[in-house]
Amino acid sequence: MLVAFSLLAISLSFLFFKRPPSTWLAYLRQNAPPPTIDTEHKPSQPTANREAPAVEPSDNQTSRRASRGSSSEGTPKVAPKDSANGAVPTFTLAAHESSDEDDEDNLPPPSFPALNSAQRASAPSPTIAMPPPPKVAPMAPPARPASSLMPPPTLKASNLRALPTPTQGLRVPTTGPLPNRGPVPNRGPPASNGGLMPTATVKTPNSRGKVLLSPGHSPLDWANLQRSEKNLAGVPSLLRVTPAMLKENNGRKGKPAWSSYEGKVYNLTPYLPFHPGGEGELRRAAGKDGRKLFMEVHPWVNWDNMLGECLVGIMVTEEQARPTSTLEDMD
Ligand code: HEM
Repeated sequence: MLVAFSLLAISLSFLFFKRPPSTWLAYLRQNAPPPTIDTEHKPSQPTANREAPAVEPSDNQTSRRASRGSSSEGTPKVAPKDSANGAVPTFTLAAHESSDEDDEDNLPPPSFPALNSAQRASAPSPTIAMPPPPKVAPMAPPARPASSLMPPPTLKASNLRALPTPTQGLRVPTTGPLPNRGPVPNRGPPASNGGLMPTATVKTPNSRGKVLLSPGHSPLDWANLQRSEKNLAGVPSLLRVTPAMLKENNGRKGKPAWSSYEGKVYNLTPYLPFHPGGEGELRRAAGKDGRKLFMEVHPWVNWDNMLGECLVGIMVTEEQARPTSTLEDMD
């Protein structure tokens, strides 16, 4: 139906316009039926020999058919028409189409990637040499402003600081104690030895008050000594220690150095040569409650672990330590 209508429209257009508008031709190109290939058809054969269509084709239509039918034998040619006979000048779209198709078939395969593709643009091309970059002229140093707002700095003798003389600024390093490396402040001189044990530590003042322990008195040596079966407490069994007893065992005059810590009494005497802070520091806690001094210096140290084998007993009051004579006193 559409084809019949279009053919009718083209015939009318030839009557009125001598040639159809180009939009009609495009329409016809889209809706034209597929060409029937007649192998026996020769281009020179007259169109009258062909089977008559249902609708009487115009001259143009006939030429189109002829062109399409001969596409298998070569490029179709426009059938020449005699304009003197009053015939409409003919043109064929089929000739263009068939020639285009043939040309496309004969074309070499498209190059990949495409010539104007991004792949080709990014890929290094060994044949196409990049032109050398244009030489950039070196930048000239910035020109000094003709009239500077800031006046040039003037060098006054008063602005110059005197260079340190060798006696003032540059000191010859000494071999003596360095600053801030002296003994721990507010600690006072070390207490007397008391004659209990020989001094095993050597005083080497440093910022933390540590001392150089004598050989065989390292923390590891102390740990080994604690693991041994030696009686480090110095008592046959745990005692009830009164404040008077604690005060009496202060490490002097041949007596052991006891110190209390949270209600428990320890014998510091065997630990004296192992104390990293020195014997003198440790003796300051002898004969009294040493918790406050201890926590001031090294709260991170575990007292119980360090002196577990040196436990003497527990602190009791004088009342609690008095032996009971009668059952009434015990109540
Ligand atoms: C009574 C039980 C005590 C034990 C078990 C003990 C243990 C220790 C230990 C393990 C260290 C080495 C800490 C470290 O390397 O971090 C140390 C260092 C030291 N201790 Fe003691 N100490 C005791 C009491 C005292 C007391 C009563 C004083 C002072 C009054 C003292 C003063 C020092 C000092 C000055 C150091 C060196 C500085 C430092 O390591 O922080 N210690 N002590």
